[in-house]
Amino acid sequence: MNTAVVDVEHLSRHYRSVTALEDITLSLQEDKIYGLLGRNGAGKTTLMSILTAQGFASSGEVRVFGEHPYENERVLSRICFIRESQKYPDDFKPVHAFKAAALFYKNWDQGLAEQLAEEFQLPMKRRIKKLSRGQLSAVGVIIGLASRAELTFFDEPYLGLDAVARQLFYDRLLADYAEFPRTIVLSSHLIDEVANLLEHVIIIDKGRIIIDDDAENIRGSAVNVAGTAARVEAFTAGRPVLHREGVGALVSHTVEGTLSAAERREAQELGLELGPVSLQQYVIRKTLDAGSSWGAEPAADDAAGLGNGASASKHARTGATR
Ligand SMILES: Nc1ncnc2c1ncn2[C@@H]1O[C@H](COP(=O)(O)OP(=O)(O)OP(=O)(O)O)[C@@H](O)[C@H]1O
Repeated sequence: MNTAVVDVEHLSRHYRSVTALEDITLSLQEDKIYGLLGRNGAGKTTLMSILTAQGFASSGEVRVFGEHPYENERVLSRICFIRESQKYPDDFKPVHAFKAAALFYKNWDQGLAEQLAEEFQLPMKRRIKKLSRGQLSAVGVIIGLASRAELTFFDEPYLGLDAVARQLFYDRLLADYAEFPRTIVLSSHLIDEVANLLEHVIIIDKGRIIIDDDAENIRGSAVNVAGTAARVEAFTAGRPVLHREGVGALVSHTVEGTLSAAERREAQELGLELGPVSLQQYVIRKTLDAGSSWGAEPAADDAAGLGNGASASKHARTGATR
């Protein structure tokens, strides 16, 4: 039986006229990797900020390790929140940031931090404010991993990291998690890249949770049906179609739900092709607004049509406090 590390009930957060979170109820279990996914402005950072006591709820209940997190050292010392906007003192070098983390986190592994610094080719003695964007992200990623906090949040930790460095992050995260299980929440727009890491997926849309399920269940919860228009239409009639697209006489429908063996045979006899729906496609389909610019398939490394610029400016606005 799993133990809840986080329990949230009817949480809402309003900023004047903006509703950033609306009636969120969820729990995060011990020793699981969660994906917190959603479009720009969905409310992901707001939620993580409240769980880590860096932001306030307008209403609702938040418990972390069974207690209120606000100004609660017992709780906060067990949490690590890595976000892009992390601010460091002006004269800080990575070596200083790691020393500070070592003092704060009781499970800190200096050996791992040094190994990762080498692997990410991080200049340890250069001032953090002079680091490149990717190197700055590496500082956060290293602190997030080496802290081995029981509850670790990574809010889009990869900005500026190249593909090799991102893969290194995913590999080291999985390896370290296998050895030292803990609760990890990863917010990312690069959904296909992180899909294999995730055990459980929470999708937020316009401040509300629309999916909270094991990744395994989500993987099998929709199917792409492709073929000639008339046959696809006939086959998917009466089923929930999440998305339709077509090129000439050929069309493809994304249908929610699973198909029975008989339905699969029927599709085959009709000459239809059945294909899996990736987690990224699924998230896009579920959160796609009518008329939204998400209609087109996003570029591979900008998965959810994210604007890093928009995200960065938002982070600059909310600021970091730890
Ligand atoms: N300090 C603030 N004042 C006013 N509105 C805010 C503030 N912080 C966030 N918001 C708004 O709350 C909503 C949720 O923002 P949040 O940063 O949580 O989204 P997000 O899911 O993390 O987005 P992204 O993927 O772009 O990082 C957005 O509409 C945002 O504009």
